[in-house]
This record gives sequence, structure tokens and C-alpha cells, in this order.
Amino acid sequence: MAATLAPADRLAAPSLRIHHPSSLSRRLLVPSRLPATSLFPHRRPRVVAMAVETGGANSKPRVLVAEKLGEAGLALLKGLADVDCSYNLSPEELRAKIALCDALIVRSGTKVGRDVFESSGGKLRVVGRAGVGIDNVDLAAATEHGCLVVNAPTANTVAAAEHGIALLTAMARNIARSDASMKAGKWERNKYVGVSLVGKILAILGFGKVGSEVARRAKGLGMHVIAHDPYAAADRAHAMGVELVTFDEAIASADFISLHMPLTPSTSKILNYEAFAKMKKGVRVINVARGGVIDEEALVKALDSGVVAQAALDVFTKEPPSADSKLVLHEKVIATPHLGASTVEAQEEVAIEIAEAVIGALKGELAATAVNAPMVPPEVLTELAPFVVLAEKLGRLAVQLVAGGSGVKSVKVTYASARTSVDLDTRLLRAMITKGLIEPISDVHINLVNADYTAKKRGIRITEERIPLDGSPEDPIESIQVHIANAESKFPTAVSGLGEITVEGRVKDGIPHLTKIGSFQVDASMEGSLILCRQVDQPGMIGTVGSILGEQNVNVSYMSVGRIAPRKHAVMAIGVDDEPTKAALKKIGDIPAVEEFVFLKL
Ligand SMILES: NC(=O)C1=CN([C@@H]2O[C@H](COP(=O)(O)OP(=O)(O)OC[C@H]3O[C@@H](n4cnc5c(N)ncnc54)[C@H](O)[C@@H]3O)[C@@H](O)[C@H]2O)C=CC1
Ligand SMILES: O=C(O)C(=O)COP(=O)(O)O
Repeated sequence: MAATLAPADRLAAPSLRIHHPSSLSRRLLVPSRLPATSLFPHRRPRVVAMAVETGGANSKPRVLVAEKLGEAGLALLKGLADVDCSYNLSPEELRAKIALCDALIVRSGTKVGRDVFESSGGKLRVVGRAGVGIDNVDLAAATEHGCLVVNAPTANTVAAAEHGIALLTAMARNIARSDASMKAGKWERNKYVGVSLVGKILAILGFGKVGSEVARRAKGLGMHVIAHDPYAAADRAHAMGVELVTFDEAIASADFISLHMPLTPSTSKILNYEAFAKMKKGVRVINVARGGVIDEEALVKALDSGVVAQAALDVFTKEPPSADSKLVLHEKVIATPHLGASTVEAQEEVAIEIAEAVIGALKGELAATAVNAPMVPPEVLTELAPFVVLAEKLGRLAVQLVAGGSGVKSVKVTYASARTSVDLDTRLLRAMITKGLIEPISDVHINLVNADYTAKKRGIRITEERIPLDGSPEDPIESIQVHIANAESKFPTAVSGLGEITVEGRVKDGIPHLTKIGSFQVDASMEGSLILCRQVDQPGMIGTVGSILGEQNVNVSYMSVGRIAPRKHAVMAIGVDDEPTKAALKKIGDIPAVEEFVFLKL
């Protein structure tokens, strides 16, 4: 019978292998003894691989630092990359430069929109936000382009909280205006009478890292602190002596309101006309979050009407605000130019935090501060490492078996495991199966960032289910099965009774093995390439196929035969180190007893 060959040209590219230095203990690596595949953004895989494997001068990645970054961070970056510090770039200049860069580091002053990712032509692999708020980065566009976004979520928390408290106290005691008045030669003691803080109600909107640090400090000033945050844990607030209340309760009872939530579609203009109308007359507002969480026009009106007695603002909808901004010029407003994170200490810390995250990402590691990709703890990654390799190979193998039908539209992954779904994080495995399924048939590089997005965009629905096993074996997973529904196979034996192309694999001694194909049990180590034959179960088959390969100088690494019943049909899996010629493959396919035949690259 005629041999059915996989389209060799499309399947030729092997998975990228990065040999990581084993000393990077803090990092989330696949242990180096394992055949690690690249888990992380590698739209230019060659650059990552060469940088890590050879450290060659010419292969250094290029990092564009578009806003001022602390020296310690720059020094770290320079150890790995060519660093281009170009500040105050226009959008056009940024777009022009980005096509040459593997990574971009920004603070809040650079808009990293879709246009930037599009202009990068796929080269940009990581955007580092040297700070917390990522509202200036188009995350959807980054994800679509497989570009990882990392931030520095903790290094400036205290600085932002301290700035919030500085604004609160400076506003209450008219520090800025009275200082300006003195510098103008005046002595206006009656004009700048302030208000006391002790016993006053401070409502914190957004009880996250900065919000809770502000709360802690405000309590030290004798204020009564309440907070609104729909996602905050009540017991954490309770432990700090902070009462969590509804939004309306918070704004209606507060003497001071301090904003600490991120700018998102649901927090945009959260303080608007309607909200100001519910506030206690004479309330004071502090904003070190983002300008966009306040409707600035409504705030000006509320200041004019006296509903808001004073506002202290570090952030603005448009930065810098226009020179004639009514808000900035308002006599009841004190303003600072987005200085929340700007302390010497915080900037050094932020620079180190972001440099480490960007370097790790450039080396293909999983990032602990990823914003648009799942964070997989190191211990989980270490445990799953061999299954990560298995998952990609099963996906790669399954897709090569597809011949037609509705193509790859509906994929089910089944994990046989004694773990409960809570204890088995399969996101990484799903991403690797997706990588295996899609990369051989397209020019898209899949990573943990864009796996789900790319599958969805290509109309592939991937569902997961678990076969619960008894006991608590050492391995987190006994087997993984990949089923492709409604697809015809070029190796019909791979289609199970349910009409799905089915392959199953297990990890044995750290090596991925193919253990089932359709309904046939096999045992084939998943390395190199694989020839699958279905033949009449008769003596001499192994020898016949073996000698054809031997004639061609193709080294056979293993052979495994599974059969339904003696003298009926058998499936033979032959592992080969080298790719047989087309003539050799045809010879195997032409053996009269061979009923089905396929050559697969793993
Ligand atoms: N002015 C400056 O220089 C700085 C400004 N920031 C801003 O502060 C924000 C907060 O920073 P972190 O505390 O580090 O972030 P975080 O993520 O620890 O806290 C944000 C909190 O806001 C809450 N939240 C989300 N939606 C909310 C809503 N609708 N109502 C009430 N709460 C809501 C979240 O549940 C979370 O607890 C950042 O997103 C950033 O925009 C941060 C650092 C410096
Ligand atoms: O970290 C944040 O969210 C900030 O707002 C700090 O911004 P910056 O890095 O000072 O431009």
C-alpha cells in the first residue's frame, strides 16, 4: 500500500532547545538535564538560544530603555544586552526604533500601544514596566503578539504610600500655599489655618499594597480608616483595624478620600458627578493612583461648589496636564508631577526588579511578575518539567496524524492523575500542547503568553479533563491523552472507537514515551523521529523493516510492537535517529503486509 508521509517541509523545524545554566536557582527553569523546550517568548528564537548557549557578542539581545532607570538596573541589563537609553522619544521615533529591539523598558510616561507591537515586526519579546500601573501598555496587543509584559509590582509601594501621606498632611495644613506665600515675602497666619487629622474618617478606595500602607500610616496619625475594595480580604483589613465598606458608604462618610485602585475600564472616572453628589460637604480628596479614576471636570465643579474642600493630586488624566489646566491652577488644589514612586530608594529598587524580570524573560524563563501570562511557581515548574516536554510532543504528534475532516477544531486533553484539580496546575501543559499542535502547521511561535489566544483565534477549542486516580503517587500525572475530534487521520489506526485521533503518553525515567495510539498500546520513547506502521501480525516484519532502514544507514533507536490479537493486526513504532530517504519510506510502505504507514517528527 502507498505510504502516507507527513509534509516534511512544514514539519522540519525541531523545537528550540535552550540549555540553561543550572545555577539560576531563583529562576523558573526547566532543569537542565531535561530536554527543555523554550517556554517563553521567542519570536526570534535564534537570538535567545545563542545568547544563552554561546554568550556570543553578536548575539546579544537589544534593550531599549525609554525612560530614566536607576543605575543598578542598567548595570544588570548591560551584563546581558546591548542597552539603548533613549529618553523622550516621540511616538514616531519609538515605532522606528522598536523593530530593532528585543525588549523595551518604560515607566508611566511612554504609551506602548498596539502601533508599537505592530511596528516591532515580531521582534519585541518583552515589555518591562518599571513600576506598578500598566495602564499605559496595551496588554491585549502584547498578548496577541506573544510579547510578555512584566512589571515591578512591589518596589515602589512604600514610596507611593509615603507620597500619599505627604499630600494628605501637606493639604490639611496648607504647606504648599503658605510656603509660596512666605517666599513672596508675606506672613499670613490667619489665611492658612488648617484642619486636624486626628479622629477624622479616611476612606481608602483600593485596599491593595499601596492602600494598606497608607492605612497603616494614617492609623498612626490617629485617623479612623475605612476602605472600599470589592476584591480585598475582609480578615486582612480587619487585622489592621480597617473596616471594609461599600463604595457609597465610603464616600458618604469620609472626611478624606484617598484613591489607590488601578485605572481599568471599571475604575475609570469612578469619582464622577454622581459620586461627588453623595459626598459629605467639605471632603478632601487625595489621588496618587491614576488621573483617569477621577472625572476631572466634575472635580473642578465640586471644588468650586465647596463639596470638595481641597484636593491633592499626583496624577492626571493627561500627563503632563495642559499649562492652563483648571484643576492644577485651582487654589484649593495642591499638585505634584507624578512623584509617587520617585524616591532615590524606590527607583533603585524598581530598576533592579524590572531588570531582573526582563533579563529572565529574555533568557526564556517564566517570569514571576508577568502581567499577561500565568505565573507558575518554581516548585510546580520543576515538578511538571518532564510533562512539559511530553505535552508538546503529544501535541506535535497528534497534529501530524491529521489528514482532513474538520481539521483541528476540537481538542480534548485528559490527564490521569491522583491529584485534585486544585493541586494540578495544567496551564503550562495546555500551553505546550497548543504549541505542539499549532507550530508544525503555521508560522506562529507559541508561548505561554499567546497560547490560549492563538488557539482561540485559530478556532481551536481545547478542553481539559481529569481521570482521578487513587493513591498519591510520586508523579503528579500518570498519563496525558490528546484527542482531536472529527478529524480524519493519515494513520487511521490512530482514530479511536469514539472517532477521535487519540495519542497517549507517559513519562518514564524522565523521558517522554508514547504509550497508546488510537486503541493500540505501544511503548515508544519520544525522541528523534518515529515511523508508525500497522501491519498484518506475521513473523519477519521487524527484520524486513529493519533491513530496509539498515541499507539506508538509518539508525533504529527502538522498536515497539503492539497488537490486537496474535496473527491479526499489529502496530509497530520504530524510533529512528536520522530521517530516512523518501525512497526508503516508500519501500516500507510497499511491503505487502503493511496496511498503514506514517513518518512523524517529534
Ligand atoms: N503615583 C505613583 O507614582 C504611583 C501610583 N501607583 C498606582 O497605584 C495603583 C495601586 O497600586 P498597588 O497598591 O501597588 O496595586 P494593588 O494591585 O496592590 O492594589 C490595587 C487594589 O485596587 C483594588 N481595586 C480594583 N478595582 C477596584 C474598585 N473598582 N474599587 C476599589 N478597589 C479596587 C484591587 O482589588 C487591589 O486590591 C497602581 O495601579 C498605580 O496606578 C502605584 C505606584 C506609584
Ligand atoms: O508605578 C506606578 O504605577 C507609577 O505610577 C510610578 O510611575 P513612574 O514609574 O514614576 O512613571
